[in-house]
Amino acid sequence: MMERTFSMNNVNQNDRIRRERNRLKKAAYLRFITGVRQLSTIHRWKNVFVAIYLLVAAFAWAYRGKLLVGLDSAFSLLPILTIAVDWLVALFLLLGLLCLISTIGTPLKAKVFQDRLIRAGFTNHSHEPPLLLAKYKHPKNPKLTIWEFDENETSLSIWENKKDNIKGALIDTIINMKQSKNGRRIILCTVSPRSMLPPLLRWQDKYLSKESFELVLGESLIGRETVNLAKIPHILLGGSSGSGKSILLKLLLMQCVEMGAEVYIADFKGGVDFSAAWHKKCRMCFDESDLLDLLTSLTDELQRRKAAFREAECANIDEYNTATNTHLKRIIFACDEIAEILDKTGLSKERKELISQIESHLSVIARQGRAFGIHLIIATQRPSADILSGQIRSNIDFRICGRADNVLSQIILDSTEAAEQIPKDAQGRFITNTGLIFQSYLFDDNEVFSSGSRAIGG
Ligand SMILES: Nc1ncnc2c1ncn2[C@@H]1O[C@H](COP(=O)(O)OP(=O)(O)OP(=O)(O)O)[C@@H](O)[C@H]1O
Repeated sequence: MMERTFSMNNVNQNDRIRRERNRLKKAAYLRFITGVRQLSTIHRWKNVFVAIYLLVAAFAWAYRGKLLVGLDSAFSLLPILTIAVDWLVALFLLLGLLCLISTIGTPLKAKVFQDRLIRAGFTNHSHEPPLLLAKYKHPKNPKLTIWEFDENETSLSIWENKKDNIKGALIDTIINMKQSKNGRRIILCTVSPRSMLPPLLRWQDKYLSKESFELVLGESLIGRETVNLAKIPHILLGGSSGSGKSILLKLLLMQCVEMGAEVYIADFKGGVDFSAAWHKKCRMCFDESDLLDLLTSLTDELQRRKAAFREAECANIDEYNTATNTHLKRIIFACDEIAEILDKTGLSKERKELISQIESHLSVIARQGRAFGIHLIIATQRPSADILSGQIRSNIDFRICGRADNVLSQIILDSTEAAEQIPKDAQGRFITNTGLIFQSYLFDDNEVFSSGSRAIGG
């Protein structure tokens, strides 16, 4: 029995030694490869070290004969010794170069971060932490740090699920996580929690994007945050009262008008949210039957466009406009509080029926609007899952949430990130469903519309 236990222990021990040896071999190989990458792309200036080394190596090679001084007389008859010394020096210098490149491929404190990852419980099935291959400042934004890890036989989804453990180990906020093209590295972009977004950023006309229907929202730590309606057709905006949704919604709608879209706004608060200037630029809608008529005409338009695009063999509005030399406008339907419209609690049967029809039109636009240039930008602060039907929500790819409680954050983003990451007193601070936090531009519609210098729309 004891003998069996002893031999089992031996097998385990051997297995562990073999695994450790393989791990070290892999680490040495990865360090060398990373060193070469650092020299060729990331940190070209480190070639200075290689240049100095090569100079010293050339000097050592030139004077290698001196190594034999003193031995000359005794071994002068042995030319083989000279050849051996040549080989040894060459080997030594080559090894030195390999070590230098591997050292360049080893980030400072790599071991410290790996130990922290072990303590945070982020290891693979063999309890090994990922190897930190490179750590450097983002070339365009020094506030950001890029970390490159080997994928460590761990899929990107597991990295994403363990984001909090990793964040704790790196003591940085993770902004972005992706896999390298060859799939062998996981690349994280992080920012120090000390780097702060400013609490107030004012909108300036020069921020208006030159790219068609690219709407500007604000600034994140990695730059200007935008969404292109040609690629991501609908937007869902959430946040508790006073979080800054209405101002952000107006900022987006102002840009849509500016870019020549037809904008329709459902405002069931009696026109108080949108001043008279908006009424001139956009088609307003103040009650349910008016809204049903409007949405019916929009879905009819969608069907008309569908038939026309099919006939012209065009896949989307941009292709159609180019191919037929027409100028079909993009259409935006916006609503500041969708729950005001879709909440059926306590309503009569007829009104419930009316709301169901409104909802079904919104679903059609959410599902099919993309290609035909008909978009939804809707906002809500009401944390109730049954108000926004799954059909509408699941077809809205771009979702942003300001400060919110867990329930609202979950409804908008499918996670509690807004509740956790947006401070309770923040205004105009939002997080996207991809986890990016940004400060929206503060936009004063009174100023914009009253200024004669700027004519919104046509
Ligand atoms: N981007 C911003 N930067 C700084 N402050 C902002 C920003 N957006 C809004 N605020 C401030 O927050 C206040 C509330 O904004 P807003 O009316 O848009 O909130 P809301 O979420 O729509 O609230 P409600 O749903 O109650 O209307 C504004 O009066 C403004 O002072």
